[in-house]
Amino acid sequence: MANYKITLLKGDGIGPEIVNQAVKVLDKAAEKFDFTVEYDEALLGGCAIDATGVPLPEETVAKCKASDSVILGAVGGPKWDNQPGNNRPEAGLLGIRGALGLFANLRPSVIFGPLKSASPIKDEIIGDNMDIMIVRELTGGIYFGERGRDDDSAWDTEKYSVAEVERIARVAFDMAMKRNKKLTSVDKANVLESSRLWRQTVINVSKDYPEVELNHMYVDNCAMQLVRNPKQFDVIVTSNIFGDILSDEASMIAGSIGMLASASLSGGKLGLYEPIHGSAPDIAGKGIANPLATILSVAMMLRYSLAQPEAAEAIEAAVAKVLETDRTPDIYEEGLNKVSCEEMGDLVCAQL
Ligand SMILES: NC(=O)C1=CN([C@@H]2O[C@H](COP(=O)(O)OP(=O)(O)OC[C@H]3O[C@@H](n4cnc5c(N)ncnc54)[C@H](O)[C@@H]3O)[C@@H](O)[C@H]2O)C=CC1
Ligand SMILES: CC(C)CC(=O)C(=O)O
Ligand SMILES: [Mg+2]
Repeated sequence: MANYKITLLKGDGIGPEIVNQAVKVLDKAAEKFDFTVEYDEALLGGCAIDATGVPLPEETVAKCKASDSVILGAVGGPKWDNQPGNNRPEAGLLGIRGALGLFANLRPSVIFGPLKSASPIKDEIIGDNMDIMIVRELTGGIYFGERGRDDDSAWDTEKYSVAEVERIARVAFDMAMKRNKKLTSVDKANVLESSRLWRQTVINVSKDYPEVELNHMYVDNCAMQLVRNPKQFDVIVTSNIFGDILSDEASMIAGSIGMLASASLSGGKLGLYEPIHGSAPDIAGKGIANPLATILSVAMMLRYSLAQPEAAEAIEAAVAKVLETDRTPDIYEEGLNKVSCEEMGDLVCAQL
């Protein structure tokens, strides 16, 4: 029987609440699909600063590296907003992504049928099966570039090498080949030199994928097109910062940021799985956070890192079924049952 070692980075704010639900669902899937899971917890973010003085203790990196996969809640919150930039909770998150070489971030924006009416976008614009895969470069660009500050100015640098763009472009083209063979590369090549290198490199890589229809779009237009006509997109490949922003926008088409899962991959088996949202300090501790983005991240982990596709599909099907009747407040609609974070976890387990 397969046994998997999973490191939990619960983090801050709603992180522990949502990860606890995801663990429950993973345990249920293990029972049903005949595998076992061993958990270890490690500190990341504000809770790590409180306990050790730094957002990413070395022990956390070592534990993650020694595991089959990592589940992360979220980090950050007002308590740590006055930390120096390189010691903020978010710096810990960037640090673990860098330390594990997680250069490819997959952020699927999928609408679950019952949620169509929860989306602020009109039904006819969303269509019947909106399914966009955002492939975000995760260990380069402005979040990792040289930064600094002097008396009256501050700077952050957007820098990409050909090799960095090539490897993320290949992930995106491979993904497009498995889907509808359509790839939109999003950049700001009308202004940024780094985007011009990005675009040229994507064009060069496209020669190895003649079956994929490639188009290019400026990021400002893409932000608008996502709302105007999301059906035009299959796979989107873009830089770290643009992917961060566009995926939050895409989440609302799917009904709520509490629904969007992600996989951060390195090319090897080890992956880090987290919701795309943050630590939501405004609702932390109230028991009302939507745990489905984290639960769906577990499904991605089962698919991409643990080779348990049936278990992944079963979790996704269970989520779809529960959404017909039960909703956390962020996706609540009149006439349905309003449930807490914990109840939502229990309902997905029961459905499984
Ligand atoms: N991956 C991570 O750990 C991330 C951490 N952050 C950090 O999180 C903190 C809060 O950042 P915000 O900009 O407020 O973004 P956020 O994503 O935490 O929250 C934005 C809004 O969405 C709501 N929301 C988020 N997740 C939800 C869920 N599961 N269920 C229901 N509602 C949900 C929140 O209540 C809030 O109104 C900051 O410290 C930020 O740096 C932000 C984004 C990603
Ligand atoms: C908090 C940042 C480091 C990242 C972020 O917003 C994200 O990855 O979605
Ligand atoms: Mg973000």
